[in-house]
Amino acid sequence: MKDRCTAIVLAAGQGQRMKSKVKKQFLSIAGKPIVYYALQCFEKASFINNVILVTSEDCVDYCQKKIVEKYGFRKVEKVVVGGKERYDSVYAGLLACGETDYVYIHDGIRPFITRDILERALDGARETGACVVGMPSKDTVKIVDKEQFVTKTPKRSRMWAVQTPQVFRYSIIRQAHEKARLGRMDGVTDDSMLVEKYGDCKVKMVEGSYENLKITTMEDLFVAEVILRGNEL
Ligand SMILES: Nc1ccn([C@@H]2O[C@H](COP(=O)(O)OP(=O)(O)OP(=O)(O)O)[C@@H](O)[C@H]2O)c(=O)n1
Ligand SMILES: C[C@](O)(CO)[C@H](O)COP(=O)(O)O
Repeated sequence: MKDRCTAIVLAAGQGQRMKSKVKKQFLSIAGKPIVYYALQCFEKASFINNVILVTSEDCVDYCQKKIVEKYGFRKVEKVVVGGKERYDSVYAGLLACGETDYVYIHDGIRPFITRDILERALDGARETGACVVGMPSKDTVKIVDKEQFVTKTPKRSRMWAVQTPQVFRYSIIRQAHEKARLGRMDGVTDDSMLVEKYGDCKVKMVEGSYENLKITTMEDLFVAEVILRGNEL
């Protein structure tokens, strides 16, 4: 039987670093809200069965009417309320998944995912149970102490900058979140970290793309416009 795959698309953040009036996930690039692009990629991928869109309480109606209905996203099964931190929103998404085999966890503010990336990530998760996408670091990376003095320069060839989607066997990521939630969660910035700590499987790294940027500040928005125009040429 074919595996069931669910995508959790996160759009419950406040976007404080963007400093815009509209929450960044709903700002437009090339006339469409940022979150549209990720949803569209999951919608078009035949191996994705359903999508859970996670947003803040004040944006549920907006997401339902102005995104899901307006653009006809038939795979978006539920729009659910997220939480204060990213990991709370992921957990809300996990609870809403229903029966599924694999779950993609994706930042709704990373619009440039492709079918290839989704496939590579699923293949990786099938191999071990957990897979993240990322790219080798182009910069040399330094570890610094609290006073900002350099303490170490790790070998660059082993440094990868991690992106989303991150794909997991559902039982593995659900259990990792549940175990982590019994303790302190500060400093948890992605889901793989929880599997690294609480899961009993290896996490596979596969290539995402250098275009798969996370729109965090205003400069990223300008870059995103340029990438999108380039892709349309
Ligand atoms: N409580 C939260 C926090 C973040 N996110 C989502 O997680 C992704 C990555 O988060 P980030 O870029 O940090 O977004 P924000 O938290 O919105 O940004 P900021 O930290 O600048 O406020 C985004 O899709 C964001 O909407 C979420 O669903 N719930
Ligand atoms: C999950 C993530 O996108 C991987 O790069 C990133 O860690 C999210 O970080 P943020 O602190 O929520 O911006």
